[in-house]
Amino acid sequence: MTKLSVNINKIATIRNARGGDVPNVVRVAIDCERFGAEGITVHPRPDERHITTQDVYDLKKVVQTEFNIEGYPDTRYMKLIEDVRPEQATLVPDPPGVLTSNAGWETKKQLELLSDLAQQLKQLNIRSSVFVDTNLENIEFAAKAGFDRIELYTGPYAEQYAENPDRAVDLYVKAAVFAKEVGLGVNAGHDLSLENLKFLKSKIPFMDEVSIGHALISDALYLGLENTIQRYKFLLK
Ligand SMILES: CC(=O)[C@@H](O)[C@H](O)COP(=O)(O)O
Ligand SMILES: NCC(=O)COP(=O)(O)O
Repeated sequence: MTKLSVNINKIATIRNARGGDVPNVVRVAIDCERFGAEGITVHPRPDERHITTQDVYDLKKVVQTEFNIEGYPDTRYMKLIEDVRPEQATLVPDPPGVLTSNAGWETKKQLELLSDLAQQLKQLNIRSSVFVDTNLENIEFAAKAGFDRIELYTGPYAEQYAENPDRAVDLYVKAAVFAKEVGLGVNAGHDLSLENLKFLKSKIPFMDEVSIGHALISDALYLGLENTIQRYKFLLK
């Protein structure tokens, strides 16, 4: 079964736009779970453009499903992970000023760093996930580094989907099958949507988790949050 983890970064974007506490990030997380979300994902970036460090501590108190914290594994992030002990930590190679996540790790080049981080997470009994593209060598070295899962960066899939779904998904299927062969779990995320999710799921039915935020929160503006979460979950059946 593929779990839906709702990324609530954009709820914090709206909140920060006015400097108050509306919408309330904690309340939305509780409601997302009530509406059927099987996880809550946040990406507390260093500039706190949306999710703040304090949000993460506040969310830890209320999240009842799986808490997935994404981020670049600097000292700040790793301390947050150690303090909060989420169910999953997803390491992303984002430089501080990037607009959004737009690449996976070069896991062979970063093997020493990533191996140490995977070991730290294992010692904390936190499931480790590493954000990668579909290059099989990156997946091979994610396994060698000792990660529990990969998260396939699905931005390129989403970009190519409308023009040619089969071509868009081909490398992802190969990558997911290889990941399973080398003992890794398979998560996926970035720019997944109501338009492209069902096809991805049909081609990679064994995905453990998809984390979806930008499109889902945007859809909720028209469809409502509960209805939207139910629609995404229906596509994962
Ligand atoms: C890692 C990834 O692809 C997304 O989870 C990321 O959290 C998106 O970040 P923004 O919401 O800041 O665009
Ligand atoms: N890991 C992907 C994620 O959490 C959400 O990405 P997006 O749906 O906001 O692009």
